[in-house]
Amino acid sequence: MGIGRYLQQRILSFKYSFEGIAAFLRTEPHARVHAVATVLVVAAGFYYGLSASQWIPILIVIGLVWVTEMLNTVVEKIMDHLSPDYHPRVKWIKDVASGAVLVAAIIAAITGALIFIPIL
Ligand SMILES: Nc1ncnc2c1ncn2[C@@H]1O[C@H](COP(=O)(O)OP(=O)(O)OP(=O)(O)O)[C@@H](O)[C@H]1O
Repeated sequence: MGIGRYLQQRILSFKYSFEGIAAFLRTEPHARVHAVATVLVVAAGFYYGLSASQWIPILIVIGLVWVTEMLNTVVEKIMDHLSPDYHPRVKWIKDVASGAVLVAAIIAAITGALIFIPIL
């Protein structure tokens, strides 16, 4: 594959990835909740003038919550597509995927509390 064609493919992959983010935001009510929470936390971060060492954990946990929520949504969609009927194995898969979001949310809440409570 020539370099031009390779770059063209990479640009196309980015385009599809952005389409995925847009589809997630457009179709999932959870995504809008995360978007509002992200805007509020980032606004609070600017308002209270967080340092770089405070921003880094905040940005990491924001990313952790977005990534787990997006992958959890993908797992739900895959299972609904492949196995629309009730099945205990589907329950296990969906519950564990949703548990991953909860783990991320708890870590994010603790991180936010450790950084913002002393400032407030
Ligand atoms: N096909 C199925 N077989 C067995 N259990 C299921 C099935 N579909 C859903 N469940 C159960 O219902 C729960 C919620 O699944 P659902 O796909 O409705 O996700 P949701 O309500 O959008 O969840 P979330 O709030 O995590 O996005 C699952 O965690 C699982 O316990």
